[in-house]
Amino acid sequence: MTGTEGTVDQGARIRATGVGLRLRGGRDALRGVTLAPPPGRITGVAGGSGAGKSLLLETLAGLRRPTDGAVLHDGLEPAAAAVPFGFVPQDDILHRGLTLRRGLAYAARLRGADPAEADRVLAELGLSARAGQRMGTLSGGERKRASIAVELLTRPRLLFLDEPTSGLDPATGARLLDTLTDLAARGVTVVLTTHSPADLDRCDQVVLLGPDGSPAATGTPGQVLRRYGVRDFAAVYAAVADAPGDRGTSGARQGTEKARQAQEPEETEETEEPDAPQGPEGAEGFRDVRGGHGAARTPHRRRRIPGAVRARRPGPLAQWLLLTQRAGELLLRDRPAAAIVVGSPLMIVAMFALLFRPGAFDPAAPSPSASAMVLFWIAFGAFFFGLAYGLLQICAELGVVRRERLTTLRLGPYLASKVTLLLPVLALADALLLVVLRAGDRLPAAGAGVYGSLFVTTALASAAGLALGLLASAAAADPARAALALPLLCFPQVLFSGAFVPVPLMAEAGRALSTAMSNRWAFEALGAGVDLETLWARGASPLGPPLLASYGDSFAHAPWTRWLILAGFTAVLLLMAGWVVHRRCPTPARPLGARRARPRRPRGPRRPDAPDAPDAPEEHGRPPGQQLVRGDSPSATGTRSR
Ligand SMILES: Nc1ncnc2c1ncn2[C@@H]1O[C@H](COP(=O)(O)OP(=O)(O)OP(=O)(O)O)[C@@H](O)[C@H]1O
Repeated sequence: MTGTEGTVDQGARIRATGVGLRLRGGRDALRGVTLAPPPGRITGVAGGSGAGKSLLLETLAGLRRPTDGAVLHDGLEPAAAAVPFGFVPQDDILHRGLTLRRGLAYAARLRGADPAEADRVLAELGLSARAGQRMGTLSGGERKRASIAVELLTRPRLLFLDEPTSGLDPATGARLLDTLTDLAARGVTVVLTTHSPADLDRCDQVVLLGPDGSPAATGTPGQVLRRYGVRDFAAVYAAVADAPGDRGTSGARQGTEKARQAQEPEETEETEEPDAPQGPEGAEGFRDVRGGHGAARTPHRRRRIPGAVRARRPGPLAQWLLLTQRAGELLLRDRPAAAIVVGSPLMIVAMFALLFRPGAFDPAAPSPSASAMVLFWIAFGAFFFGLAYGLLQICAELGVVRRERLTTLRLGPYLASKVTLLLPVLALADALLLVVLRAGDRLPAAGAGVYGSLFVTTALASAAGLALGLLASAAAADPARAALALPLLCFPQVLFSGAFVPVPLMAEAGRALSTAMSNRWAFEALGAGVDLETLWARGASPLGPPLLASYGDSFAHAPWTRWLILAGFTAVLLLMAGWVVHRRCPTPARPLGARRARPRRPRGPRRPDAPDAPDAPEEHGRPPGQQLVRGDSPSATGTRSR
């Protein structure tokens, strides 16, 4: 087993105090939510559609910074506590092209867990029989369990699930709840959102959100039902929805205010000592892990979980190798994508060979305009291969990347893996382009030095295109929108390359814009590489000298000067792509709606009465723990919005 054999304490403690969340535009999505999911138990967050369940889950996980109030994990800000947690989003986020076992094995190795853990979690979730099946072909319920399996590889102490049973038939949903109950029994604090009355019935604690995002009731399922004087949760939903008025109106607030008043005594009961050891006489409604309401609650002692894994995080090099291997396997398994990657350059090479006449570079009878066009299309072809390869790389798997960023994934190795996999293929396509065009006499008869220079230029043009594609892919909401960006990114590269309208003839603004086009620099490097100036100035065509005059000094600079510019473009675009991915992947250290907070671990032993202790009273009007972030002014902590 990789990683250190060790133990993991009983489920982590979460405490949310007066949590409010204001959306952009000023609407309050959550108001005054106070709760303490019992450690090692299941807490269900319920409420009507749009009540704020998903937002609350993200806030509890530390992925969103609340506008008001505080969320603490084990008594600390989530970033400082660094409690290992799993977050299973509503959508199935998996690499559908991989088999279940391969996908889990990669996920395990990336998280620093033993790949053999994959078999353990598959068995735990009843998926062993599906291990060899492609994830794209799993049923909805199986995919949901696979998604949970990924999070169990490192045995988290906290597990958040957004509507895990949505879309499942009742029997499959019940089996999933069995699994979660088992996990809770083994010391994982589970928090889930759900619309299903059956799920709520099986939770240890239920938090019901009213239509205005305030807690309408909190307690054991039995307590919540009794509070509303009804027999099942369907009736509770109806009662909450019956609160007059729309979300956010005073009527709705009054409705949920009433309910809140009704729940306050229980809230105290549940949140003051959520994990205090309790026997059968403990809080009403807590049940045995497999029992029904009112059954004895299992005594809550710190337990050691045998075989628990404290992950040894793979270093950047190991991550890069692993991610490159996974990206390669994904590409090979996705036959249509592999066919496009290999086939599209072949098609473009064939088209170029058919388009141009031979002999444009023959000094005895040159065709100056044709030679410029041949070079432009080579430059553009190389750029286009790269752009097209990069464009779908990140947006198609951003969900997976988000989850992996919560564990160990570093962006440097991630982007490097894309370049490592795709650049050699691109370089091969570029080489093929040059070989075919030379073989058909569409390029000059020149030595290895000239062709070496042409090859370096095309490879760098492809690298710049790839980096631009990766940046656009990182920024795109989904693959369809990324594909829409293709013409938008190509047009300026054609218009401002300096091939059709030479740079000296461009308007001032166009000339300035052309400096931002990698294609311009690739075109100039190719022209310099084949010594277009000499061909046009001394060749037999009378069109050469005037054409050369219009292009000015475009081809007068040594190719290496342009290579440096192309390499600079590539580096800057890759850095920007990394920054965009970073921005789009919230973590407890950089939650949504907040500037980066530097987590601070308190030095030395913590006194129970210290201001950052979990149960410390409010100080100067601030909820406990809020002052943990270095440099955070009270106003910054309290007023950040998304
Ligand atoms: N990124 C966002 N920007 C603006 N509004 C948002 C954003 N995310 C959520 N909302 C709004 O906040 C409210 C609560 O959203 P949330 O997704 O938490 O609801 P929910 O209770 O999980 O709903 P459902 O049960 O339908 O999934 C909704 O009105 C939603 O439109």
